Order: sequence, then C-alpha cells, then structure tokens
Amino acid sequence: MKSVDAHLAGILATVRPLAPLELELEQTLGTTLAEDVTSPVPLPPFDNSAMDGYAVRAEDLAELPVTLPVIDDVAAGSVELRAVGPGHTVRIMTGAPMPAGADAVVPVEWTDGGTVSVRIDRRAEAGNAVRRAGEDVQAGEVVLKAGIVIGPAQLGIIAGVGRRRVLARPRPRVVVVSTGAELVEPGGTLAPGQIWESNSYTLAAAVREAGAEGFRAGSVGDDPAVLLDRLDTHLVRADAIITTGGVSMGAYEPVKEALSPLGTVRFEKVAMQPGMPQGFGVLGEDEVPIFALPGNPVSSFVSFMLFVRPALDRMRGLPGGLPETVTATVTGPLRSPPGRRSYLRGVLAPDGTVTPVHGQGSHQLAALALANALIVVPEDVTEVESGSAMEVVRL
Ligand SMILES: Nc1nc2c(c(=O)[nH]1)N[C@H]1C(S)=C(S)[C@@H](COP(=O)(O)OP(=O)(O)OC[C@H]3O[C@@H](n4cnc5c(N)ncnc54)[C@H](O)[C@@H]3O)O[C@H]1N2
Ligand code: MOO
Repeated sequence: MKSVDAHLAGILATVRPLAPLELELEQTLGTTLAEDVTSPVPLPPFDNSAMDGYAVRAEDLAELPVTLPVIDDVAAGSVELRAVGPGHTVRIMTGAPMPAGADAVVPVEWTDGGTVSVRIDRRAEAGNAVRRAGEDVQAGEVVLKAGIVIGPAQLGIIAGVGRRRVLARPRPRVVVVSTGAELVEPGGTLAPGQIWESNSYTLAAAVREAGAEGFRAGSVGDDPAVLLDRLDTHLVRADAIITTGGVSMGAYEPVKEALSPLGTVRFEKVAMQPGMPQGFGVLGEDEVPIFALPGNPVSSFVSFMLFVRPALDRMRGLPGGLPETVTATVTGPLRSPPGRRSYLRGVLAPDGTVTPVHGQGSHQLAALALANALIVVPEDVTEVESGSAMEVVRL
C-alpha cells in the first residue's frame, strides 16, 4: 500500500499554482496577492486632526482658562483653509486638514464649545491630537507583499492606497460530482435502499472553507458513460474536480470504470483509515486535476483534508502540506489497523485533552459532525492507552 505522504507528494508534484489575473477589488477576498502593492502617496496624505475640537497654537494656552476668537470652521474635505495666527483658533473636525500655523488640537470636551469665540480650560501640548502625514505609510512604501492571502483588512489597504484592481491568483473553481444509484437529493423522499446525498454538500462547503469556489454538479448513478459526459460538461469551467464513490472493489464502480481506461488517473490503496481507496490524476487538454475520493462520508471528508486541501493551497500559490497538528492527551483507549495511519474523530477541549467520539465507522457522519479534531494514530501503532499524548488535527 502507498503511504499517505507518498500519495500527497504525488499530488503536490502534479498540481500547479493558478495563473495570476487582474482582479477587481470586490473579487479579491480570499485570493492570493501576486504583486507587491505600494502606496503612491504618504498615508495620511496630509497632517490632520484626530479629534473634533479646535486647532490652536499650543503657545497660546500658557495661561488657562483662555478665550480665543474662532476665525474659521474646517470639516474633513475642506480645501480653503485660513491660517491660525497668534491668539486665534479654528474649529476643526476629525480628519480635517490642519490649518497653517496651528500645531495642536484641543478636543471640544476641554472647552465651552463656542463658535464665535471659545473658552479653553485644559492645556494641549504641541502635536496633541494631530495625525502626521506619512505616519501610517511613506510614499512608495510596500504595504502588502506578493504571496499573502487577501482578507478584509488587506482588501481595505489596497483600496486605501487608491487601487481598483490588483494582480492576484484567483480562488480555484472546484466541481464536486457524487456517484451512486442509491442517492437522493435532500428534500426528496427515500425509497427502499436509498439514502440522502450528503458528500457533495460536505465537500463543496469544505472547498469554500479552504479558500476556493465549490460547485455541486449533482449526483450521477452508476453508469460510467453518464459520469464521463457530466465530467466533460464541467471540465471547461473547473480548475479541479472531486468525485465521490465508485472507487473500491464492487461490481459497479463507475468512477474507476470511466477513468481507468484514460490512463491519466491512477487508483490505489493508501495506507490510511478511513480513506483507503483513492484515485488521482488529470483530465483533458488542460490537465485538470481530479480527485476520486471514496464514497463513505467520513472517508471522503478525511481524504479532502489530507489531499485536496493541500492541493488547493498549492493552486492558490501557498505552500501545501499535511494539516498542522497539536499535541493532546487522549481520554480513552484507541485502536488502529496495523500498517495504516488512522485519523480518528475526537473532541479537543481547551484543557488539552481529546475525547474520541462514539462511532468511528467511516459511514458515521453524525459522529464526524460532533468532532472538532482528527486524532492521528501512526502506521506502526495499533493500540493507544488512555492518557497518551497524540498528534491531533483541528477541524
Ligand atoms: N471488497 C471490498 N469492499 C470495500 C473495500 C475494499 O477494499 N474491498 N473498501 C471499503 C472502503 S475502505 C471504502 S471507503 C468504500 C469505498 O467505496 P466507494 O468509493 O466505491 O463508494 P461507494 O461504494 O459508492 O459508497 C460507499 C458508501 O458510501 C455511501 N455514499 C456514497 N456516496 C455518497 C454520497 N454522495 N452521500 C452519502 N453517502 C454516500 C454509499 O451509500 C455507501 O454506503 O468501499 C469499501 N468496500
Ligand atoms: O478506508 Mo474506507 O475509507 O474505511 O471507509
């Protein structure tokens, strides 16, 4: 059997980062910046007030209280400013440019709030409540480096330096196809032998959580020709495809039957539990990566975390690898098949313990839904005593 690490290494050697595109600002959330972004101007671009109050010359506040004539009113956005001469003041709002001559702002709370003249009761030192030009960013300074993932704050600073568009690697578009004649869309009625289809929902959601776009392409039955047709339809708009089901040893394995003859997708057993049967390869002229995951709901989800998510990271221009682990103390005994790495479902608590959930079967989706962690049991370990320290993947 192939090891988990070897299978992932093969996948990462095949998938490539997506080409960067000029994206509109609104489309950049979750994309990976592919250029250094600089500011054309200092930020703030001009000295301005940090508070609503009065722009003064600090030296005029030597004796308090003092009453000064208010010679002007400046709001944020004001352009024509009167200079503040000795013994004068200007009413000023937060964000408004500092008038020439003034070197401090007295917050309105320290005054009587007058509009013709104002009585000031408290001293403000030079520089008080003044935001200096360039104190956030210098002109020409790099504000974001290529390679970072754009979140809300990063999107904000791109707008804040005046850019409408930016070069970024887009979120990979991933199409999810389920296979199985027994599958019924949620909301429909079950006939004997049928179950509600859940994998495509789980996986499309996991794709989105991994910073990509997930599209459900519905489920197909057990006919390989129908599956090939469905894949063909979606290939043009997909950066990657995920199928579930139809990869083990049964009499009707549509994914294996449809894709094996192409010669570009390999079906193998990977030394893990759950998720042993795995298919991976490329499809079509554009060599779109395809992940043929096992049908059991827990198996397909664990396979996603170990193989698809790192591949999506790589496509996004990020380093892709096995999920990070933390060490936790297990509160019960564990069993694992020899020679296979198990990913058992558990609840990780703030006190550093992890409790295995009841129901470790690869069909037990409800038990997975109770878990927030996968407990990793190495290949050479078959029994783990309660109280042992184990590596755990947070979900
Ligand atoms: N003789 C053997 N039988 C099996 C082996 C084996 O090595 N030899 N491997 C087992 C393992 S391990 C797994 S995992 C499964 C993988 O099976 P398939 O990938 O072929 O998946 P299916 O047979 O289509 O389905 C398995 C199971 O999952 C349910 N399922 C499938 N798709 C969905 C869906 N979209 N939503 C919800 N549930 C789904 C399906 O009804 C089956 O119960 O094979 C073992 N057998
Ligand atoms: O390895 Mo299968 O994925 O047990 O359920």
